[in-house]
Amino acid sequence: MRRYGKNPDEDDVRVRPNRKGNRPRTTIRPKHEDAAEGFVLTVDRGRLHVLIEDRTVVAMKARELGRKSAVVGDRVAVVGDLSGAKDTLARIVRVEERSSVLRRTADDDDPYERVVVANADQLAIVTALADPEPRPRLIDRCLVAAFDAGLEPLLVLTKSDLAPAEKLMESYGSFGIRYVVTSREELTEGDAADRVREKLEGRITAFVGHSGVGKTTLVNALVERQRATGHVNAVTGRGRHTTTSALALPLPTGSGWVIDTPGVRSFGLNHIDPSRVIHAFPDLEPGTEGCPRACSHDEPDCALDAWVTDGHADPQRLYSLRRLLSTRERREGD
Ligand SMILES: Nc1nc2c(ncn2[C@@H]2O[C@H](COP(=O)(O)OP(=O)(O)OP(=O)(O)O)[C@@H](O)[C@H]2O)c(=O)[nH]1
Ligand SMILES: [Zn+2]
Repeated sequence: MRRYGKNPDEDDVRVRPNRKGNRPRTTIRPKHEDAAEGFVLTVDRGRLHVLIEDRTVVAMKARELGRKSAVVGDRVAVVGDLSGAKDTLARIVRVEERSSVLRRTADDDDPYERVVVANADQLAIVTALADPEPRPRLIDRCLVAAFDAGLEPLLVLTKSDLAPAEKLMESYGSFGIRYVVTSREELTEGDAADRVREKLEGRITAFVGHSGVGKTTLVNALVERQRATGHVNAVTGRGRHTTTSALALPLPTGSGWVIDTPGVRSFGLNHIDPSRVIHAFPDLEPGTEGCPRACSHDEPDCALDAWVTDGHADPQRLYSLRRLLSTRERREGD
């Protein structure tokens, strides 16, 4: 059995976003008839915090799961003490099929490729318009990761009090990516939180962003009311720097989840498959039929050049695709 990453049961589920994806599935195999359905909120030192109905239950993996991991966003079957009372520990006996997986490539600190978030259908890429300066290559790399995982990207451009969004957005025009512009002031006193929430409604959205871009400010504004009162308190008590896990937070409307991920220093892309990225370019995809096997789509024999010269798609789109695919090679500063 493989240890991490490309399990067949993960790869064959690369599908379009599931908009109603925030409800656990109901089928429970007879073996664990008494199992409850849960949703993994966070993982803290091997302990999984699982939402079951309206309680947070702390659980560990049952031995029968073997090396299969459960991550934030997973729907799981749980047995044992489900009261959620202090010092109880339930057991996760099954991880349900995932509709998507957002992965992180192995890096110097950690030799394994890992699934970071399961079942998300949207990736919010949080970028400051200034302080720190936007890093287009990092944005591009996040886009590639989103397209590869089958998540719809959403750009959240913060700190609009410091710089305008227009210049940055120019280079994303041909991707047709949705975006929202926010500032701290608009988040606390204006309508920015509502404008962002509108795009999150009914969906599971993973938030990524480089340190300092204002992701915490943003997430707090989005989920504020819940954090103050709800059952999630038990899990938000985590130390900010002590955990590497993502954390799922419900939207106040009760429909949709924000999954805050720890600062992405670099989005490794070793595991990316160009053919999956091309799914996000339906105007170009049919043109790849004439490509050589395992075409990188940036080589002399690539059929896409003819596809655009024959007028099947806008050359700008091919340029954009190639720009994205080229970010797979790591460069200084990525
Ligand atoms: N000018 C300005 N500053 C902001 C805005 N939003 C956040 N900040 C500031 O930017 C800094 C970083 O904000 P955080 O919300 O902590 O950013 P983060 O992305 O969570 O960063 P880490 O905590 O390093 O992961 C803080 O000093 C914020 O007060 C904004 O809209 N405008
Ligand atoms: Zn090609």
